[in-house]
Amino acid sequence: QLSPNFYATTCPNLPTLVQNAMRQAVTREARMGASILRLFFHDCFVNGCDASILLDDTATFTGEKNAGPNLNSARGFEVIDTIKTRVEASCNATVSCADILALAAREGVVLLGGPSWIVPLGRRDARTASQSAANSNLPSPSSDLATLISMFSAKGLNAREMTALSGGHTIGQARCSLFRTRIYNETNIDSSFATTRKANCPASGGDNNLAPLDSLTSTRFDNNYYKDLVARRGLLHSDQQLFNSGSQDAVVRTYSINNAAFASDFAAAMVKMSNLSPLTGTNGEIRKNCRVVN
Ligand code: HEM
Repeated sequence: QLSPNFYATTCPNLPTLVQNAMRQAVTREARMGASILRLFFHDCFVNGCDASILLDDTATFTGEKNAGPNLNSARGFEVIDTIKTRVEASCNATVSCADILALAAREGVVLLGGPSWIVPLGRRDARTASQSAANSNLPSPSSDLATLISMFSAKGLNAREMTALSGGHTIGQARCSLFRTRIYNETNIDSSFATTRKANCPASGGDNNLAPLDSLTSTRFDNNYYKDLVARRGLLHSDQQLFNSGSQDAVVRTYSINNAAFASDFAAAMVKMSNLSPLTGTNGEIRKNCRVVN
């Protein structure tokens, strides 16, 4: 059972330490708020929010960093290292990497203008990780709506919560290789948007070229992502699946005209996601270094 006050006496300045470090990181590079939010999502969906994504591979340990959805894609690990170093200096061997990531994800969203929420704390860090679970539990940009709904439902999140959490794509970037099929081969796409994206994502080559997931305000946590979907300007196939004459069209429309509804649903769904099977009590450990088990 997690509690927002878990470190109130053992590490009272924890929220401030995380906030200051995230402010520095996001000031240096706004995208970092997005990258840390995604790290948290990819942590929670793979055997719970247990910092398993932070473990480095070694000769004898295979973790999640090289799983398909993370390889050459997940980023922001150095920021978590920086926060962990400062937290250890202030409250030695007390705060888990999983909790640091949960707090950092919220700060990233808040710093980019998004909603805040109360982060339940008390997670402990895994001693294991699962590359195969990372490959099978994380949705792919080629997923269709039914797959997205069922993958979130497997984590106890309903279709509306899936649609709200997908609003995480109001910030950040994606690589050409992951949206090429969408802009070249799909018909449910605004043609001028496709033309614009093709300029920096050729039919072959340029696989790592980046484009914003939100066409107008990719460093602003707002509801423009949903306006894009209504205009058939979703960047990923999976994004446009949320508005393609299916069950989520009405929710997308609502969020596209009501930023407050999106902000409050997103915050509530983040709290729910952040409660996914945490290690508590004497399970797991408080890692000294987020990249290695003690
Ligand atoms: C619904 C299913 C989802 C799919 C299929 C999906 C897929 C993707 C893909 C393919 C990328 C680009 C990766 C790359 O170019 O290397 C991405 C980026 C991103 N995703 Fe998702 N995602 C989903 C849900 C979410 C959720 C629930 C969140 C957070 C609440 C999230 C947050 C982000 C962020 C912030 C980025 C940009 C990261 C950066 O710029 O570093 N995504 N996602």
